[in-house]
Amino acid sequence: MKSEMEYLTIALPKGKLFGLSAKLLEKIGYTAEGLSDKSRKLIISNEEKKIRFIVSKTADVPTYVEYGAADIGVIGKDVLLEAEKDVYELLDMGFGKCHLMMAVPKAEKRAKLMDYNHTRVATKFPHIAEKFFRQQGMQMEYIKLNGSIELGPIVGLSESIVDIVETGTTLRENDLEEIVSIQEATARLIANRVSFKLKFDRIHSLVEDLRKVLEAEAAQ
Ligand SMILES: Nc1ncnc2c1ncn2[C@@H]1O[C@H](COP(=O)(O)OP(=O)(O)OP(=O)(O)O)[C@@H](O)[C@H]1O
Ligand SMILES: O=P(O)(O)OC[C@H]1O[C@H](OP(=O)(O)OP(=O)(O)O)[C@H](O)[C@@H]1O
Repeated sequence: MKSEMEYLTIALPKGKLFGLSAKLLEKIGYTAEGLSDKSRKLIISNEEKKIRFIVSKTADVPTYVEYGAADIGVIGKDVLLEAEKDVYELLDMGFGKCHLMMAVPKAEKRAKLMDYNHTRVATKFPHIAEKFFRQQGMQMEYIKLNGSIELGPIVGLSESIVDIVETGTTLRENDLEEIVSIQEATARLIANRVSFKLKFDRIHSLVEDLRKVLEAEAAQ
């Protein structure tokens, strides 16, 4: 389905960011009956307001937006950077705060970052990791995992991980220690480049309305 001119199509990620995204959008009147990450309906429309929601796998949101299947979308900065898609980033939505970092087993911690040069790093974010280590003058072997990244060093698959930390519980419970922070992340509103021009008024007022809500919440 191509995004039609009269509709604004919004891609929302399933998972951790879904509820907060839907809640924030609802505050500016962007909602639709039946919008839920539990629903198996993948496109939910609000015919009156000419809004369509696509509920997709987190990592696919930048793809839908880049190709214009969605005009705008919500995605974590971490996934956005990793995806390297040609989209506009319009707004830091503030929620979904976490950071990407490198962690290693506490018991085998080496003295300096450089001591990990030419070792294996398990990660869901090989592009971000590669860019970071290159900036440090390091060459690493990247092992792509899709979840439970912390298992990597525990089972001898890698010497380190590059992954997201929010509370630090997963690191603690697996005897890992952060040795360097790589990137802060929050949820971002992104837009297709063509949609942003063709539907400028609508997208611009949506961004301004969201900005006002976020500012009012921050002032409380
Ligand atoms: N503790 C956390 N763990 C993971 N992501 C977090 C955390 N806190 C905030 N986030 C943000 O939430 C986004 C979505 O996380 P989520 O775990 O739902 O996605 P995912 O694991 O990529 O999806 P899937 O489960 O479909 O593979 C992340 O990209 C990140 O920006
Ligand atoms: O610092 P914490 O609060 O413990 O959160 C960090 C953990 O949460 C994420 O995993 P997720 O829950 O997305 O599961 P996954 O391992 O299957 O990706 C991330 O990959 C860490 O493992």
